[in-house]
Amino acid sequence: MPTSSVHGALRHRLLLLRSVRAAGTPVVASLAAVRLLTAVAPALTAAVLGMLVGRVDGASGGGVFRAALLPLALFGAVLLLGYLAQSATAPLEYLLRWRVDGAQRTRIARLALAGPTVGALESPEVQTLLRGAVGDPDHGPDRTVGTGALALVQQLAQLTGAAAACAVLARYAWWTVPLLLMTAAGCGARHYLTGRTANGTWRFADREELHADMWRRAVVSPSEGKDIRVFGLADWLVRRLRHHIDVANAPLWSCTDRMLRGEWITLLLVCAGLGPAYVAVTLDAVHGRTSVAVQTAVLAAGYALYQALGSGSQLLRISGALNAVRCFEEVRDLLASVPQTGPDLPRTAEPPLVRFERVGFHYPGSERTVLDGLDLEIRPGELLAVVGLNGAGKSTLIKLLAGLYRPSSGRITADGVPLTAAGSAAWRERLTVVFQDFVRYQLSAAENVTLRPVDRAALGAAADDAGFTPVLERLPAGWDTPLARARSGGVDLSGGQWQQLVLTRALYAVRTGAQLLVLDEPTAHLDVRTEFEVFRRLAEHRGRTSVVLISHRLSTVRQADRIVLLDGGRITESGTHDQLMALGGGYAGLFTVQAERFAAAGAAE
Ligand SMILES: Nc1ncnc2c1ncn2[C@@H]1O[C@H](COP(=O)(O)OP(=O)(O)OP(=O)(O)O)[C@@H](O)[C@H]1O
Repeated sequence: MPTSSVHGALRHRLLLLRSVRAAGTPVVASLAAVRLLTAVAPALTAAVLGMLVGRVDGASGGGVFRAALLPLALFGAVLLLGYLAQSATAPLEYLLRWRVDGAQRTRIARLALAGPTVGALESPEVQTLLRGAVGDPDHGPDRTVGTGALALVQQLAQLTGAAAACAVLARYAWWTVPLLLMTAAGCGARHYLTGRTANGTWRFADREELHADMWRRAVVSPSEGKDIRVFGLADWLVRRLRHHIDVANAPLWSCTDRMLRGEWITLLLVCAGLGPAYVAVTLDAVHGRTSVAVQTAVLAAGYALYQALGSGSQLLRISGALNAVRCFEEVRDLLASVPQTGPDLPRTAEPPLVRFERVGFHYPGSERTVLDGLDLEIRPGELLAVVGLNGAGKSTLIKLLAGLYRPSSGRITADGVPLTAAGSAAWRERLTVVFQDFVRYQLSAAENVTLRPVDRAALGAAADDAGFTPVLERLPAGWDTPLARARSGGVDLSGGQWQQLVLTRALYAVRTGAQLLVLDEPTAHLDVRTEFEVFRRLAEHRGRTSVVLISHRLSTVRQADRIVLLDGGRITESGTHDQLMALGGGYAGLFTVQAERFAAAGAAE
């Protein structure tokens, strides 16, 4: 192994060891103590039994009871302590694993959310590493940091137990120690290696299980359930599900089969180690060269040593957790290369003047140029509409404006300050965006609007502005109604009602200080009357707030102060509706097609 990877492996072990601190000293110390007690219990039992047999052997008549009293009391104490230790082990282990895993998840969440942009998160490599860092697969062996930290503590206790067993064996004959150590460690190594092979097989099975999982969820989901029933997919789906499960299970079965067939090696190692030691101590006892007490102690200690070292399961868990530690380090390095925020953007009373200056952009990992030398101005207080065909790059433009991606070339400035140099938190306080694919949180209606502590007055006013109040009045618990059928007392909103709620979210942000409102297809689900009403209210309540509106409904767009057409990655037309119609270019063509369609539909009715 090269020096750097040895260094890396050692560092990961050290990091895993340090992760134990998250469980807190009382939990770690108590668990170490109970685990230690459990580990040395067999050796202690062996010693006490040896003492009992030795004392009883040499005594006669009433002396037997007196001779047995102390070892029996000690035996009782060992049993009691062992019982207490066993009862305390499971809750302490759970607590340790839960706390260490919780700390790791918090670290991952902070890491994933630290960067101002989302580009890096879209990389498949980053997603794989993030999953690896959590180490908590839906299927297969647990590889979390908490499991590894727990295994470390358990291993430490087992090694202490093994040392105690070695001490018992060494008192009888020194050669039994290396013999049993080597063969027990051999068993442990074998189990570790076969376990690693099984883990690799699980990884393959994971992929198939992911497919199976997708179908498993689909069969019980009401949304996919609609398609399955309407298109008669039930039989096909069950066959597919069965296929993925069979494909996932086949290598697991053959791996288990191979493992079981190879168990004769373990048996051989056990016989090779315990056989000579047990035969020797029994012969010595028979010929009076050693006492029955020593014989009993050696038999029990030998068995205890195999128990401590022979399974290899702790090593396996530690190696799984080290993988999670390694993934975390790698993803941290990858995400660290994303440029961080700079000094704050000076806040002004007026909405900012935003300029796209020869902005070029392609998505990370994609060769396709989406924006190509785009120039655009968003003037303070104007209602600017951006139109273009599907895939023209309108949503991409919004994501760049929100600072979620950096331009590949050119720059975007707000009041002359490049967004890349500005603090993204400060910039986002001045801006609010309704994305086309907005998130429907399984939270209350109020939390869905504010996503932070609630200003009730602004909340009510924003709901009025967005026309959401009539929907709100029908919710069983008003603002506190959970917006998810799966939650108790929860309800599902229709697509249009969700859109009204998200508009309320945007208008709430405007009321609490946002100066630039960006709406990406905000009314696609609204009926024509509601849409008209929403825009009337928006025009009425936006005050000096600048609005950027993306919409395919050109009847809505025509109300804008200025309309720009995005085509081929650039702004190709700019002006009012009347100016663009007079120009007779791309916008006029789109508008005419839509107007004719509406006219035809109207005539048909
Ligand atoms: N995360 C992404 N990674 C790679 N390519 C993307 C990503 N998001 C969008 N694209 C691509 O960028 C191009 C522009 O997409 P964008 O969503 O900006 O178009 P749009 O004008 O908003 O389209 P629509 O009117 O259909 O919503 C498309 O070719 C799309 O496939």
